[in-house]
Amino acid sequence: MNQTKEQRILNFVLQNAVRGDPCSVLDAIDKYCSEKEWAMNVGNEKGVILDKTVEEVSPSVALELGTYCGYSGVRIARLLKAGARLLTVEFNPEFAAIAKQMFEFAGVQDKVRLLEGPSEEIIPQLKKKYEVDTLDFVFLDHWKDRYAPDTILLQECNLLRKGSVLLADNVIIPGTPEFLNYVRNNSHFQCTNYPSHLEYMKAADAMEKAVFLG
Ligand SMILES: C[C@H](C[C@H]1O[C@@H](n2cnc3c(N)ncnc32)[C@H](O)[C@@H]1O)NC(=O)c1cc(-c2ccc(F)cc2)cc(O)c1O
Ligand SMILES: [Mg+2]
Repeated sequence: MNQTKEQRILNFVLQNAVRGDPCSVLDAIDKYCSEKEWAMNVGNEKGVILDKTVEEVSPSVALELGTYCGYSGVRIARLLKAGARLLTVEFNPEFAAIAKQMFEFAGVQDKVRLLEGPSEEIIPQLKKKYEVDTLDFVFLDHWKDRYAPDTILLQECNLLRKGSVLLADNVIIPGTPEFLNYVRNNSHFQCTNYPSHLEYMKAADAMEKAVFLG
């Protein structure tokens, strides 16, 4: 049975990166996806914006929506302080299986917990089932029309606190107009836009940071 693109990406990492070295895993994925097959990882240019935001927030509890192959999960986990954890949500079982292996190879598996299922089901379970009090950082990178409803759901579930930071990928391409309208016209959020480019391409993209003001 021929391999999927995601399996080819994982195999390239297993053969070209260094076990236990998250940066070599990121470099291998970026090399494969810029030279061989495009894939929807946040990539190295927007990845630096993600890094800076994670370092600024220094989260104890971080949530990622849309794990895919685990690239941004590795990117976030490698920067987490001792004892901090990343919960990452993915509803496609094939992608979840790839991401789990990616986390293990990178050596970040003790900091990352992959929750399989749709975000709309997982978010309401975070407090009771996953022992979350509030979230310090949320990276939104899942279906683009889920960003707004899930931001509302996070508030309804009392998962945001004064200062919680949301960072959204793809606010230009594929685009998240409903989310941008929601957070930019909401007095409970302080927004900042970070222009960049679509991963591995010249097309313009951007990330949006939305700080919850309580
Ligand atoms: C949505 C995907 C990322 C992953 O999210 C999981 N997912 C979804 N909805 C849910 C949920 N509700 N709960 C849990 N997981 C969930 C899925 O299975 C994918 O693995 N990301 C994208 O589609 C994406 C697309 C592009 C892109 C840009 C230009 C083009 F010409 C074509 C594509 C760029 C990007 O940077 C992306 O991030
Ligand atoms: Mg994305």
